[in-house]
Amino acid sequence: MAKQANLYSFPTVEALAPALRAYVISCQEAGITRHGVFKVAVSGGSLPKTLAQALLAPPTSDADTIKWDRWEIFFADERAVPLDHPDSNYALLKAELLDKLQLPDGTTPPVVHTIDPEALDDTQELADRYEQALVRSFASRDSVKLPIFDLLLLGCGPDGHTCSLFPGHELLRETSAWVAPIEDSPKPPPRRVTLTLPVVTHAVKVAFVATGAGKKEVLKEIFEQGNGLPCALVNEGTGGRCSWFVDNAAVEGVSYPRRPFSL
Ligand SMILES: O=C(O)[C@H](O)[C@@H](O)[C@H](O)[C@H](O)COP(=O)(O)O
Repeated sequence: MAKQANLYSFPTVEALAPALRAYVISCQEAGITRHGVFKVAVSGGSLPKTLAQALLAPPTSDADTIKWDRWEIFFADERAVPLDHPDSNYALLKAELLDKLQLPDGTTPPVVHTIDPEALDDTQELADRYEQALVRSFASRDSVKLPIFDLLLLGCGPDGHTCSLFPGHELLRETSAWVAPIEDSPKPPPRRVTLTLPVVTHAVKVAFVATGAGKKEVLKEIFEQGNGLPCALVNEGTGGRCSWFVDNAAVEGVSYPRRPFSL
């Protein structure tokens, strides 16, 4: 039987953070072994804050080191706003994490692939330019069908959306683009760009982070019925390559086997 998504539940976000850190570092090491760098995409929402809690902690050993100079950071989705706008996922990640990195002298900071602020008026152009950034980093579309991220770090919305892939939206049927525009996001702001579902499910590893009691209804639906919700489609498309890091409040009453966290 095909492997299913791993569900790791922790009493608190504080307890979740070290496990998330260990998981990210294992993905980092696998990426560096594979191609010398770590290519990761991150979402907005509450994720950057939890990520900061995990990644800004001081290393406890050599093996626990975050090799920031090897990181290439992309956005799983981004809002069509200037990079210093309060709605910008880049601005959020910068404030929560990037500005707080304490890099040893001489260490190169991570490469961060932002959307092109010159193309905000036209979301199709914005998506095309971001796709070109992926092509430059991964490979041309002629030589690879889809880019392969080492890790995607995603959130889960209360309606089951992830990235800017919303339930029932036509974007879920996209089969060719790597990055797509959306003009009618039900979660504001409406104009965004997002990685498409085939790119998401093609990643080496996908991790969701979902915390708080506000998530328990939707996690019940995702794990018990699926119902074609975007997060459930990611679970189905990635199986054992997908891991959920949640707190107990988010999965209260969800009947799906939790696994003890291990790498
Ligand atoms: O730009 C966005 O809106 C996010 O990337 C989005 O996909 C987010 O990850 C979910 O809405 C979960 O957000 P919360 O973690 O805040 O619930």
